[in-house]
Amino acid sequence: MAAKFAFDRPDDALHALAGRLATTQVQPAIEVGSAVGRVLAQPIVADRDSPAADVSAMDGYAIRIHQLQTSRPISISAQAAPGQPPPAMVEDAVVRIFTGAMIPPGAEAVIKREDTQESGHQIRLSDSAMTTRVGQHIRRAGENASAGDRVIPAGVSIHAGHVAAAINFSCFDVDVFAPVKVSVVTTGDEVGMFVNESPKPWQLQNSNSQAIGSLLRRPWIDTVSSTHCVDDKETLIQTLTDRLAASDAVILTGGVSMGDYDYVPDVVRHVGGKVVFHGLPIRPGKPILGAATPDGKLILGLPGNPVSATIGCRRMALPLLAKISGLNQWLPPAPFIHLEDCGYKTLPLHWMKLIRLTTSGTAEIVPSQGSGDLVSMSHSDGFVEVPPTVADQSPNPSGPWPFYPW
Ligand SMILES: Nc1nc2c(c(=O)[nH]1)N[C@H]1C(S)=C(S)[C@@H](COP(=O)(O)OP(=O)(O)OC[C@H]3O[C@@H](n4cnc5c(N)ncnc54)[C@H](O)[C@@H]3O)O[C@H]1N2
Ligand code: MOO
Repeated sequence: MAAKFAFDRPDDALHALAGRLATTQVQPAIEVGSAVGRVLAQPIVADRDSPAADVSAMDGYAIRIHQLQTSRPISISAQAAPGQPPPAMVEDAVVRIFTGAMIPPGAEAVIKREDTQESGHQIRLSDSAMTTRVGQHIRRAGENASAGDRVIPAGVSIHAGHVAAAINFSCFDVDVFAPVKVSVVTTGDEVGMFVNESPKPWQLQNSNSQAIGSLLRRPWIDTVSSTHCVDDKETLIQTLTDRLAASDAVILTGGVSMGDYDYVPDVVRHVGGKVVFHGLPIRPGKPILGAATPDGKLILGLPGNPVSATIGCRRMALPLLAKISGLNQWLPPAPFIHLEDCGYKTLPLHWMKLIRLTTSGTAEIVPSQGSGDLVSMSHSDGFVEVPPTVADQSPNPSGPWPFYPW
C-alpha cells in the first residue's frame, strides 16, 4: 500500500471507481407492481393530462361567481357524478357535484356543501361561501402534469408513489435494469462456518459473509454466491476468475493488508483488475482496495476485520453496486445528525464512529474496542463519518455529521 493515499476523501475514490463500472442490462416489460425496489430503465411519460379534465376537489355545488350576490334560494338543476360526463350549467341554477366529478362547462367554482343550507332542490349560500373565488375547489386539467410530460425519470428505485403514477398514466409494464449479480468471497485459513462443532481458539465463525449478505439484500442486487477461500494464491486466482465470469461485481473480505498471506492485491492485478485505490484515509477500513476490470466489473477488497468489512460494505460497496444497478442517485447525500458526549479526540482520517440513535433525535457514540469489536457493532444503529482535523481547525466534535444507518 502506498504511504500516500490516492484520494483524500472516500467520495472522491467512489466517483473515480464508479466511472469505470458498466451498468447492468435492461429487462423489458416487468409488471410495475412487482417491480417495486427495482431500478427503472425508461422514463414514465404522461399519456394524458393529470387530471384529464377540470374536476371537483369537494362534495358541493358548482356555481358561477355572480351567483354569490344573491341571498335568495338557488335551484339545483342537475347532478355531476364521478364516472359520468358533466351536465350543462343552467342559467341561475347550480349543479350538485361530487369529489372527482368533472366540472360542468361554464361553472367557475365549487362551494362545499357545508357552506350551504340545503333544502330539497334548492340551496341557500352561507356567509362563509361569499368569499368564494374563481377556481376554488377545482382541480384544473393538467395541474399535476400535461400529456407528454416526463413524470418519472429513469434511474429511480421504484416505490409505491411511482407505481401510482405509472398506473395512472396507463403504464402497466416497465423496463427495469437487471439486478446486479454480486459474488462475495471471504478469505482466511482461520475462518469457517462451524455448525456442529465449536471453533478452536485459533478459528472464528465467518461473520463477514453473513453481515455483507445482509447488507446486500435489496431488490436491485442478486447475490449469486458466497464463497470462502483459503489463503492460497492459486486458489484465490481460480476463485476470483470464476466468480468474475458469473458476476457484475465481486466483494472480497480479508487478505488485503500487509501480511504474508494477504494475496488479494496481487490476485486482483493478476486477473486483470485495474486498481483505482489501495488504502484510503478512513478508520476503520484503511487497507480497502477498489478495482475495475476492463469490461467494467467491480472488484472491492474489504479488510477482514468485521467492523471494517461491514462499514466498508455499507459506505463503499453499496454505492458502487448502486451505480452498476443504474440508480441515478447512487451516492445519495447522507442525512446529518448531532452527536452527544462525543469527546474531543479527532484523527487525520475520516473516522466512522458507531452510533446509537437517542430518543431526543441525536446520536450517542457506542463505545468500541476497535475494528474487531463486532459486539459493539451489534449495539449500533449505524455510523457517522467525522472528517479529519484540518490544520488547527478542529471540527466541532458534536457535528452534525453524515449518518449511515445499517
Ligand atoms: N503491518 C500492517 N498490518 C496491518 C495493517 C497495516 O496497515 N499494516 N492494517 C491493519 C488494518 S487497519 C486492518 S483492517 C487489517 C486488515 O487486514 P486484512 O484485510 O488483510 O484482513 P485479515 O488479516 O485477513 O483479517 C483481519 C482480521 O479479521 C478477521 N476476519 C477475517 N475474515 C473474517 C471473516 N470472514 N469473518 C470474521 N472475521 C474475519 C481475521 O481473523 C483477523 O482477525 O490489517 C491490519 N494489519
Ligand atoms: O482499517 Mo482497520 O479496520 O482500522 O482495523
